[in-house]
Amino acid sequence: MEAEAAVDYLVDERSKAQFDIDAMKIIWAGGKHEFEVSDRMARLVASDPVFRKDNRAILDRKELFKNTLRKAAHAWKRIIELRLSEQEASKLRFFVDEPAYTDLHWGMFIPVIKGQGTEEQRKKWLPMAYRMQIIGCYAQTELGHGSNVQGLETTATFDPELDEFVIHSPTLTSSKWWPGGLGRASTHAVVFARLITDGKDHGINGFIVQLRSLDDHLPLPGIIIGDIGMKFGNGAYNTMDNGFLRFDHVRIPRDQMLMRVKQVTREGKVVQSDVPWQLLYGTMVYVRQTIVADASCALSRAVCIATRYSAVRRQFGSQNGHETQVIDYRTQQSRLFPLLASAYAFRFVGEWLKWLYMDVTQRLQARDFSTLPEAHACTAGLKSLTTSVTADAIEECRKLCGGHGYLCSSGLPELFAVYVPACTYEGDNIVLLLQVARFLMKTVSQLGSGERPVGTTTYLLRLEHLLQCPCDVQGAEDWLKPDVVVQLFEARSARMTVACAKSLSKFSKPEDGFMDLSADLVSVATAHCQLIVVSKFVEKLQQDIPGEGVKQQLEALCSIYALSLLKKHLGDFLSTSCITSKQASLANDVLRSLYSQVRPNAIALVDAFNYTDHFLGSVLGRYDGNVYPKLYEEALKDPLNESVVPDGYHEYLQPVLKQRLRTARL
Ligand SMILES: CCCCC/C=C\C/C=C\C/C=C\C/C=C\C/C=C\CCCCC(=O)SCCNC(=O)CCNC(=O)[C@H](O)C(C)(C)COP(=O)(O)OP(=O)(O)OC[C@H]1O[C@@H](n2cnc3c(N)ncnc32)[C@H](O)[C@@H]1OP(=O)(O)O
Ligand SMILES: Cc1cc2nc3c(=O)[nH]c(=O)nc-3n(C[C@H](O)[C@H](O)[C@H](O)COP(=O)(O)OP(=O)(O)OC[C@H]3O[C@@H](n4cnc5c(N)ncnc54)[C@H](O)[C@@H]3O)c2cc1C
Repeated sequence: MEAEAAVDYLVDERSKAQFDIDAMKIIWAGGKHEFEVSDRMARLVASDPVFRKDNRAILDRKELFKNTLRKAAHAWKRIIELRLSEQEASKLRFFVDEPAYTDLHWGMFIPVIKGQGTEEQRKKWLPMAYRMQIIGCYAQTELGHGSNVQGLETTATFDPELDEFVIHSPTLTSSKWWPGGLGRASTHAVVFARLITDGKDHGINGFIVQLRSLDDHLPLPGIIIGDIGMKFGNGAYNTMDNGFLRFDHVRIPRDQMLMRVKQVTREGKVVQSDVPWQLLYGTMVYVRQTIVADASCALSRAVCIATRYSAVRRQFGSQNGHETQVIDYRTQQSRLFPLLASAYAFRFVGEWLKWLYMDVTQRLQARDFSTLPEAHACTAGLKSLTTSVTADAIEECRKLCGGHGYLCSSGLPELFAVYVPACTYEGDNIVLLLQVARFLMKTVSQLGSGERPVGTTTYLLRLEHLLQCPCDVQGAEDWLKPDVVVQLFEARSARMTVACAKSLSKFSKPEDGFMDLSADLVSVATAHCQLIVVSKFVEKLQQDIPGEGVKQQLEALCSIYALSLLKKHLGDFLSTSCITSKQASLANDVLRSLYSQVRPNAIALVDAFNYTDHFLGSVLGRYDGNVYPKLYEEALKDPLNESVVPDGYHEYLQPVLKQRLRTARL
């Protein structure tokens, strides 16, 4: 009875939607074609029993890893059989939804050769990699050095006699440590090492190194390799073989040094090409951009689960003879709807960042390097902002689902365990925000010298105005005006930036100032990145948005995103005198009315993500809302329930119970 009521309940919820959900699905997917590909690949994966994933939390590490190898091989077989395009194949891997060595092969090994190899090197290595005749990983981080790339210790010493490099790990701390796919699967790696010629250190560079035999997968001579061990959570990221790697004077031919940025001649002379040396960090820029796009996927997934469950779950009160749906509590809305809004906001900023990355890549090909610093700052800052918010949001969604959110069958514990390392990998989030702050300080300091800020920092051209402009809000409705909100976020960021720049100027050595003020610099960088997200959401709404009611819903979400940030960071806005306390109070009133506006559309807004139940992997987030019978079913599947009397009863429970009986008799 109760189960059917839940099913009917979501149908009823869906009937309340005030917008064209099919049109919203296309907006979310990024276009009609993208929607069609994504929908087809999601269904393909969901209908294939090999891609089943409901047993991950109970498999031991070896079974788990073998199962991942099996899925990756099956995915590759389907990609070949169905002649899938690159876009389709990448979507298929995405919906398989299991971290695997293939992520690093396609996501970093191939891009690093593409970005840092010469034409000749690309021609030699990429076809093998595309056909998966070799499997590669990205071996940069060492046991003692992660964030500080310039501090890496592994050496690549040129031997002019044999025209070879000798790759060596001189200390324990120089052991490569963390690279995904390295531990068990990879045959090759791009290894970052110090380039040494003629006794001179020329800084770091990438080298293609074969690690394992292509015949029997055994490590090649001089290579010590293994997995670094279990990571956070059951299942979760333990499907990935993050590895360690040590080199004992391993020799590779000279032409396996990636030579787009620097070359070493036959005589051992180092030649710097005319591209900026920072291109050595280019693969990280590329991956940070994909991580921003992925943040909206992980966030929307958690929000979808929490929203559907909040509509099914009832506690206290009375609503047409039932208890109240928890989604109708204002507190639940004020925690959930800003996350829903953030999922959409991150989707759009991710789309924009993809464009920015393509733009900078095209410019680089045409030898225009002018936008590289901004691309670095945007990818670093947005990677940091979106992953931190998403990781916290997944945990908030778990709490929004009450006790059941803590069950593995809710899907949330595994999602959290898989997602949190995103705050660390591809650059620790604080280290990356400090890069943004450095970029902002440099931009402000150059304003007087006639250097014009570009792209996302153009607002700093209006510095004088932004430093003293009052906020244009007179009545509550003014908070719904996009230009008012964008200018407010610009003013906050500009004022915080200038205040920090002034404090920095008091230090005789800038490095000392950066150390002392680093916590403030992180806040400045966060304010700037939030401004980017708000303004890209607003810009998206200026485009043609087809579909009845779609634009109105997105406008409401955009306002919720901006005003909930304002509420969260009220201290910043008040202390910089960007708003008054009266205006803050009006913003709060507006937020409440926006939540009421979103409430009837909430289920449809998460349906627009178009996630299959297979991908969601959550009993609480099921499309049909049939939560309780399925929770019961999942509980019965637990191995502990395989026997009525538990294993160990005779050895450990019965003696204790008998002991108690004897004591009771005394
Ligand atoms: C089982 C359930 C499944 C559920 C799944 C559910 C959901 C999953 C959802 C999503 C999954 C998410 C994503 C998936 C995609 C991919 C992720 C997959 C796997 C993870 C891979 C991770 C791989 C790695 O981590 S690789 C290692 C990364 N390492 C780092 O990032 C190191 C960070 N450090 C640095 O980058 C640098 O050291 C530094 C901090 C920038 C400092 O550099 P340094 O040279 O020392 O110094 P300085 O600061 O002085 O800079 C000099 C100069 O250069 C400019 N600069 C710096 N960096 C760059 C750059 N990249 N590009 C351009 N310019 C750069 C800097 O600004 C300075 O300029 P200036 O002098 O001031 O002008
Ligand atoms: C799941 C996972 C997968 C990974 N995959 C790969 C891979 O495929 N290939 C690869 O090469 N690497 C990989 N890594 C390594 C990853 O890139 C590094 O862990 C990351 O860059 C952070 O470096 P770290 O571990 O040295 O952290 P640390 O720099 O040691 O950070 C420790 C603490 O110090 C703080 N800190 C450090 N520097 C500063 C500073 N200048 N100012 C203020 N605070 C600072 C940080 O904020 C943090 O709180 C992976 C890591 C994980 C967790």
